[in-house]
Amino acid sequence: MSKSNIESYPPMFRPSSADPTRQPDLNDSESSGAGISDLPLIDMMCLDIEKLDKACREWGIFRLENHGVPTVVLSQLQEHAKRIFKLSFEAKQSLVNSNCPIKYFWGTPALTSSGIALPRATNDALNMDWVEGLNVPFSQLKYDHHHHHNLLINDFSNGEQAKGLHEHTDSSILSILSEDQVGGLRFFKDEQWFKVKPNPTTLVVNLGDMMQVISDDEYKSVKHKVELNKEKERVSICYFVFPEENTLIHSSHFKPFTYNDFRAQVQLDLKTHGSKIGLVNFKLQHCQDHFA
Ligand SMILES: O=C(O)CCC(=O)C(=O)O
Ligand SMILES: [Fe+2]
Repeated sequence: MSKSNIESYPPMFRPSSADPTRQPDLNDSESSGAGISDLPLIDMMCLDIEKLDKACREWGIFRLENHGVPTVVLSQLQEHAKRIFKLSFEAKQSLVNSNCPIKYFWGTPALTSSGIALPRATNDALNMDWVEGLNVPFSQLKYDHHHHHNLLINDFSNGEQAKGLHEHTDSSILSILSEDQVGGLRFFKDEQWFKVKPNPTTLVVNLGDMMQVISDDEYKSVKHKVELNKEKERVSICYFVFPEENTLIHSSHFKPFTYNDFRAQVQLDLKTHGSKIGLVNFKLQHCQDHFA
């Protein structure tokens, strides 16, 4: 699948030229050098708590099967998302006006407290996250003010200079991902990058920073990134679960802080360093060696 109309790309992500004689490139999954590793498989219909605990301690990422979301619903979501991203850039921008809690972003999925994506400290295409998307902050939609959770619908452009999503950890408690067949998700374990094999019928769960804090560093907020396929556009749909914004989070390894404090610090990191520093900002002095 590829977006045929150049107007659908945000200006920064527009392919330089559409050369019909160009030979297909090796895609990133062949050229990146990352090994393939099957994720721990967790069966929701027949939950093995020990296996789940081990996956959270040693991997910070696992695959869910028998999760109860019909495959047809997942593929319809993907199709709807693809149809929206094919619209022109201007049409996508005007889809969501300033009163609408759903936001269209491109360049970085990091969010402000009102759910608007933040610009990075750079306007340099090479340092951009090459992703555009829609952010649906459920907590700001009328029917649910109690939980803090977001749906992010990401579209990764294909194209010769296409980059992807920089390595990062999620700020969430956990994140649940549905992806199409294209692939590109990588995670870091035992000092190496590994590829996640795409499987549109299962969901990938990764633990975020807040899970690492509330588990006193027992569970891992896994480092991950997205490498792009130069031939095929990719859509992923991520559901993020966050703590309540003003509740104080206690841990024996971190200073007490609220999720609002954490998010404000991430925004400052992005502005001043161009990338998130994250948990190390909150670590108590005597526990700093966890980050060594
Ligand atoms: O698209 C993916 O596979 C992951 C996206 C992601 O890491 C994010 O939105 O935080
Ligand atoms: Fe992520």
